[in-house]
Amino acid sequence: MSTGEVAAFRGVSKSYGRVRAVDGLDLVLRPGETVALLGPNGAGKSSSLDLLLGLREPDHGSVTLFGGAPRAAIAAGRVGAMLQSGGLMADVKVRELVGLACDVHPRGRTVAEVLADAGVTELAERRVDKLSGGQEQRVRFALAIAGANDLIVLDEPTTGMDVSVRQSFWASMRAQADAGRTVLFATHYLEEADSIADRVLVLHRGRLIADGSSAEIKARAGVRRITFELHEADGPFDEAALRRLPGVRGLEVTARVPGVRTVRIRTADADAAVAAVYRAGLYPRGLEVTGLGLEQAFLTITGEQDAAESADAAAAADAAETALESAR
Ligand SMILES: Nc1ncnc2c1ncn2[C@@H]1O[C@H](COP(=O)(O)OP(=O)(O)OP(=O)(O)O)[C@@H](O)[C@H]1O
Repeated sequence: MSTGEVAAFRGVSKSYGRVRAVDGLDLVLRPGETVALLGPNGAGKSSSLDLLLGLREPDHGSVTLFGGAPRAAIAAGRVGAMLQSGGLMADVKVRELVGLACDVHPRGRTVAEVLADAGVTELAERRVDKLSGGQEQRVRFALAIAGANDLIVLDEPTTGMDVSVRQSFWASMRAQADAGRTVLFATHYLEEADSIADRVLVLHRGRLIADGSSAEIKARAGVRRITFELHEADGPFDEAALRRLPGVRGLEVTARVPGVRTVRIRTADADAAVAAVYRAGLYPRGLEVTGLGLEQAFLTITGEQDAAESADAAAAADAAETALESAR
């Protein structure tokens, strides 16, 4: 890897008719990284992976793999992929299908090794068209690791897997990453990104809106939760006063036990909010301040982006209206 880059997108855009699926994407993947690609439906994840694999050409910008054209890297057997689409060959056994993939791969591995690494040894004599959805996914993974690839690309690999299969799948995948391979996977399961990836990318309407470790993305969302109880015995309860505390983005009050209210506050400034709770003369019991999970951080970041874009759209509409007014 003379360039120190596994993959690079430089100013990449891709549209389908009027839909801009990828919009000015700049991104470099480095050797050995395990990278999760997140984004709401239609954010451009699959399109970006297709561009990376040379299955589609960008309208603008360039995509390189190992410093050259994606197709050249694939022909050289440096990339293994597991995509959402495409059926598996029918009327063959798992061992035969995996064997074929190992044979045609320029850097093919042994069938036994691949079956074991993908955790499908016990399925080897089963017919491919008789597998469950989750088993089929594992066979697809076996095909993706049939050669000694430098990069593995997985598009929503755990769709259809139950929880235990999913866990053993990620253990297999982790072993590939530990062997020094770069792994890029798109997922809708944020807990997978949180626990497996060392870098998380968030795409939104074809644009990269966050890029960092899961901890960095959670910190960037900057929102924390304060939880405490207020007991009637300690004084009167004033919900409106709680809502007025500085930095409060959300307030939820539950009263499951008579005389006790559980208060959950979402805030961008936990220190100020906690100080204000005490200053307001309240007596919070069992107060806890916790960070939000990646899922909430993701929702916060994409929600903020939506709000910013609709504010931009509103500003543009206002400007257009003003221009129209002055032209009259
Ligand atoms: N072949 C195509 N023709 C027309 N529009 C397409 C095509 N493929 C994707 N799109 C559109 O491009 C946008 C991005 O789609 P893409 O499949 O890349 O998103 P995604 O993030 O992978 O979504 P999902 O999470 O739903 O799989 C969407 O608006 C989608 O409808």
